[in-house]
Amino acid sequence: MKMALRACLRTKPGLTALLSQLSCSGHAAARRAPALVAQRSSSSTSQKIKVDFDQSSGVAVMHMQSPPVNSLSLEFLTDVCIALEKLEMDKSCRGLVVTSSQPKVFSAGLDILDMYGKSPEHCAEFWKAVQEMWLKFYGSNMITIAAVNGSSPAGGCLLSMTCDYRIMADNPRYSIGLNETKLGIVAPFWFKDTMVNTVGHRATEMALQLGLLYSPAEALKIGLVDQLVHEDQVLTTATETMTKWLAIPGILNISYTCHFFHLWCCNLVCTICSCVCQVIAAKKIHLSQDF
Ligand SMILES: CCCCCCCCC/C=C/C(=O)SCCNC(=O)CCNC(=O)[C@H](O)C(C)(C)COP(=O)(O)OP(=O)(O)OC[C@H]1O[C@@H](n2cnc3c(N)ncnc32)[C@H](O)[C@@H]1OP(=O)(O)O
Repeated sequence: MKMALRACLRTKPGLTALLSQLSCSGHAAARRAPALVAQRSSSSTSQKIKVDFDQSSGVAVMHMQSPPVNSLSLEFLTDVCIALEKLEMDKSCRGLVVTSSQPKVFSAGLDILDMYGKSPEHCAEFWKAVQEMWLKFYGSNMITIAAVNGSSPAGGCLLSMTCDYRIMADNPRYSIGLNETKLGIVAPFWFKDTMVNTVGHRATEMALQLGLLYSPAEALKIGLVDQLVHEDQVLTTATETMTKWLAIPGILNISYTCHFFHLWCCNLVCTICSCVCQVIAAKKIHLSQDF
């Protein structure tokens, strides 16, 4: 699925336009212009994001450092998008590992304080930034690996699922999943679709209906994460795994892209049909109440 989005963004102008309506690509760039990373090994830091880029391996490590729990606020999301844009523009950067500098938490998901009691304008900008982060990760040309070194509920789980591969710390105190239902929130369809693409329909249905948070062992069992390692080895394993992924010629990625692109299109059409049906059903209910 991620590769399908990559293909759209690379090769299908029509769909790029469609997706750009979901995203706000201008929003991050408007605040700060991206710059190329030029040194052999470099480190760039915003207040909430630190990126170490090793040009010899072509791999960057993005450390999320927004205390206490890397919650995805508008400011944080903007910093993430800017960092991603910079790396994406540097063609020597082929792989990205995302991890957390906070103890025990990968990301607590969307910043609840940034969603509550704010102006409609702020909410719109916030929501666009969430979509932009999703699109940028899912559509990235880089191989992306999530080094999940702590709990990762809701939007944190979404972030990890947009990556090509997930390695989680094998600590039973940590959990991961889309728990929105438990908070009285319906996860948006693209959260759901991302999970379906990761663990399949039935597991997603169970997860979303019950708002399940999984232990690392359970997450591995359903395929929500790909590998468990000791807490101290999450980042080193991610870097080693990246070497394997980068050994595959890029052209094969593009070939798989075509298969997944077809699936993604079918899915999009189904979603549109489903929305139309819901509107018709809602109108029918409304009409029947009038009589
Ligand atoms: C506009 C359009 C709308 C559109 C709305 C549609 C949205 C649909 C999709 C929603 C997606 C989401 O991600 S909704 C977000 C869901 N997130 C969650 O449910 C995570 C809740 N948090 C946790 O479970 C835990 O905090 C966890 C991450 C495991 C860490 O546990 P710890 O014991 O280590 O730490 P805690 O003591 O709990 O938390 C430390 C501090 O961090 C704060 N904190 C924790 N999670 C936070 C969060 N998500 N946002 C802000 N702050 C958070 C706590 O309040 C504490 O603050 P102090 O007391 O001040 O120290």
